Amino acid sequence: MAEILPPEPWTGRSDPEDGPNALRLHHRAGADGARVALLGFACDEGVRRNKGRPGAAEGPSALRAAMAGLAVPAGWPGFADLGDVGVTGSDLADGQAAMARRIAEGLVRHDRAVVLGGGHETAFASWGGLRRARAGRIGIVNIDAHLDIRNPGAEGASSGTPFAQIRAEDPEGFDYLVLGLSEEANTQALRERAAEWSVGVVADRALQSGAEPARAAVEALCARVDQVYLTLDLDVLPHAVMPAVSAPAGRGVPLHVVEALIDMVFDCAPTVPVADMVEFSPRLDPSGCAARSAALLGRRLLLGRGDSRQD
Ligand SMILES: N=CN[C@@H](CCC(=O)O)C(=O)O
Ligand SMILES: [Mn+2]
Ligand SMILES: [Mn+2]
Repeated sequence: MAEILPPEPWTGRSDPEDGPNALRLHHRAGADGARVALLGFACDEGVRRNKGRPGAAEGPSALRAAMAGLAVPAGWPGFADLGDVGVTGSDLADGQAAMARRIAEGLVRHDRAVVLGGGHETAFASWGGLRRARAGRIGIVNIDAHLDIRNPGAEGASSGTPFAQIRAEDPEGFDYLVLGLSEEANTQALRERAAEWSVGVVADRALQSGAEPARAAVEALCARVDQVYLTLDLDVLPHAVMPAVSAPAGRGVPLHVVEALIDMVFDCAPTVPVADMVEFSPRLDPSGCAARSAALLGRRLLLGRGDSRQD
């Protein structure tokens, strides 16, 4: 069953003694004229079905708390928090459909929806919401160690199947690029399927020093689509930075390179109406330090990139 969970009030440190430019993210929640909407998908069912470590349902509220105190540029128009969709039972498809509707509704009033997962089953809802709300070809850029194009198992769709589900819905329009793929974390069967489906891949090994090895693939995708759906699976980060995911990366792509990849997509894409960040499980983050790294990336998705550019 899916339930609509209204947004909680945002709180955090304030420094009025430092003047009007001492702004943090929580100060800009609910700002009039916000062009970005934030939504959460509180769901563990996709990871459970994928034989993973649960906890992603607690991701949206933990990520909000970690993002709240981050500094933002004084001129940033802010964001609207539209709350969460919670999946309480085992009906994942119903939860994804409810989430897609919420995203599409958000895109009526806002230019961009930023979605906090949930496992990567969130992607089927993010793409569905975008497809419902906006016409035009959608290119998918997935920053991830995994392809997530599995065949559904005995229990059906999961956090490992979303991009196969998207292709099944729209085989002609499927245009999918994965950045940060681990060769060792994807079976030959999945890599052969990716080749058969013309999935673009830039390996984690190629992205150890910077994002430039991804530029040609990102620019080519952006040139042939009308809009980009950007999806960030936090398990692309090295396990030492991001242990709080179901499948931590043995190698991973460094944080500064992931930041540069996000900036590259925002710079190249015609528009990025939906971006999501998935797989964060706070119960696997006892120190709270992984949340601090995830929060930097969530802030980047909200701002459109990391600096003070307004878009
Ligand atoms: N969201 C996807 N996750 C990975 C998990 C792999 C693993 O548990 O080792 C996948 O299905 O490939
Ligand atoms: Mn994934
Ligand atoms: Mn992954």
